[in-house]
Amino acid sequence: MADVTTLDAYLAGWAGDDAGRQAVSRTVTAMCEAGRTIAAIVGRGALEGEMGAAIGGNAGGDTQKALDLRTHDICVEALRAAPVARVGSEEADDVAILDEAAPLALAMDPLDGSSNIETNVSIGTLFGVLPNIGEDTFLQPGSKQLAAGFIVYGPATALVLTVGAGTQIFMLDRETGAFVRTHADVRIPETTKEYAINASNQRHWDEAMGAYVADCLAGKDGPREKNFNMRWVGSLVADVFRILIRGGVYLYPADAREGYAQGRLRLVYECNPIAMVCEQAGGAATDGQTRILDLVPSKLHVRAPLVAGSAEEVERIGRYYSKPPRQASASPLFAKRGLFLA
Ligand SMILES: O=P(O)(O)OC[C@H]1O[C@](O)(COP(=O)(O)O)[C@@H](O)[C@@H]1O
Ligand SMILES: [Mg+2]
Ligand SMILES: [Mg+2]
Repeated sequence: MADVTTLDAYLAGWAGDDAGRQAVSRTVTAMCEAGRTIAAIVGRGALEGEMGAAIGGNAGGDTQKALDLRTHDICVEALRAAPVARVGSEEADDVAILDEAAPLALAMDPLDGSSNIETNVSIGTLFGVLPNIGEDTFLQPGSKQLAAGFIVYGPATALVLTVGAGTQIFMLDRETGAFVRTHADVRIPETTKEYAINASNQRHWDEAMGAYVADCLAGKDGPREKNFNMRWVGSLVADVFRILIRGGVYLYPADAREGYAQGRLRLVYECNPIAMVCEQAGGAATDGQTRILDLVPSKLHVRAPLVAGSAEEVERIGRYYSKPPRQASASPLFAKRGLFLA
């Protein structure tokens, strides 16, 4: 391997003598300390006991599993060593105040992909670093993030990170404990033939998403004139990691089910980190029409629809949403619709 840049070296080089950047670096480092601990736990699987046991409910109404709470505690403990004033977590109704005078705040989903815990499928941790501006800290749009990323606990433990200077991928070297950069300045392919969506919700989608997926399914005989592949891991971190490597779009639209009027994912600690990582890799992320990083959260746990990944595909999906639904209907008139949306 030619590139042997460790995470520490990368952050030190980026931060230099800048005190603000050094604070961000220490915060990212703390999350990676937590990630190393969590990777070891996840790597032991069922030997660790029932990590997937349901033990409560969070502010979003989701069932909390044992590992959700354990990872939350591990991350908060690690962040005590960082210049972090407040932590907003999927697994805590209220913001935790660590040191009011500290310059930064951290939004996190300590365990992403909870439904996959006991199935030995990749899961992860998402985080976004924000300036601490007091009580309204987590109501800042994602464009204010100073750094963002996620860790995937998969066959390899991988860190995806952006400090606003491109998107970098590091792998955890289990022998040395160091995160080592393996992919510098990742670029998401602009075009794709692959999408990711939970197709079991199809009957609940809005017309725009229904029409988009229908056009993909029509393959080379439809308006797209090419065959599409579909992949859905069911862990946002794993699906987006694949998209960073080979392109694609991740889709979690709003739908008609109760509680899904704004989709499933949480804006502040799921959509925003993913959006910054994707944009910094040349991709895009919207709620269908509006750039995710421009959305102003109404509260810490607010949800948002997510369309993220290959830039051209995200932009194309935006056209299904911006055209009047009748014209983007799921009628079998592929040729007509294709002319309209191509
Ligand atoms: O079960 P569904 O509806 O397919 O949703 C899966 C999505 O929900 C999530 O699990 C939500 O994250 P949490 O596991 O942190 O709640 C994503 O990782 C995943 O992409
Ligand atoms: Mg999640
Ligand atoms: Mg979670």
